Amino acid sequence: MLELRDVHTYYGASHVLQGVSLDVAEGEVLGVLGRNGMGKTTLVHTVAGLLRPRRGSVRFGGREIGGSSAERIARAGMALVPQGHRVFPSLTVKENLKVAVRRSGPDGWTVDDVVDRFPVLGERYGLSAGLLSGGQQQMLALGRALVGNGRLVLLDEPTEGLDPQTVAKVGDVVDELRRRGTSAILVEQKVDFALRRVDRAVVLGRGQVVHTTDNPQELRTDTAALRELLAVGGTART
Ligand SMILES: Nc1ncnc2c1ncn2[C@@H]1O[C@H](COP(=O)(O)OP(=O)(O)OP(=O)(O)O)[C@@H](O)[C@H]1O
Repeated sequence: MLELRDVHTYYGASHVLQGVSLDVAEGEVLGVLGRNGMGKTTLVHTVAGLLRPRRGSVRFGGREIGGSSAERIARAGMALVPQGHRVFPSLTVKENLKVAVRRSGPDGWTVDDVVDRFPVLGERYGLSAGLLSGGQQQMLALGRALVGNGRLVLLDEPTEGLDPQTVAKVGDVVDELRRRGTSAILVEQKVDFALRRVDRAVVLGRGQVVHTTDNPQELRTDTAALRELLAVGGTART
């Protein structure tokens, strides 16, 4: 579904992704972990076409997309939930959701599914999205990606700034994506939250994959590895 080979991405002269290779199989949820500033968002933006890799290959559904525009990649079926809850502030909640709807087959996410999961969006349905709280905008950004019914959903810290109850709901959404066989990349600072629900995980350190596991449950309880790779203390953060 997604294959990265030796991907290098720069900001000007700053060499951030330094040869990343990874795969996301059909129906798989891959966790991307790593401390602040290690290149997780840069990776997601490179995959989504917001940044152009200077070297290496990004293949999505068998086609090379490294260097394609974000619009083109989105049309090919990739949905991004960007970090920092980006929504259209002057559109209403309803409009934000409706313009994002794509290809809702029998198994697809509908606006009603999103509102059922996040009732506060229903309560604020006619309100400009810019008037929502940060957490509500984050739910809306997630809802927009869901109704886009992409083949691959990129979630860049979807729980950031949310209260524990809403974090749990976001967790349910990730579980549901997995059940529906939608491929996803989950970037998370909440290590335990991520490792509980992904099929595989990679850890980024200074723009490179420094660890890969096919057994996230094992890594969850490996306190020495967590401390070394992620500077997480004895009990992993939830
Ligand atoms: N627009 C930019 N211009 C220059 N350098 C940048 C830019 N965005 C990020 N960086 C740098 O690239 C490196 C990787 O940043 P990135 O945001 O990808 O990390 P991250 O792992 O997602 O961290 P965080 O969890 O803090 O978002 C950091 O050193 C950061 O300072």
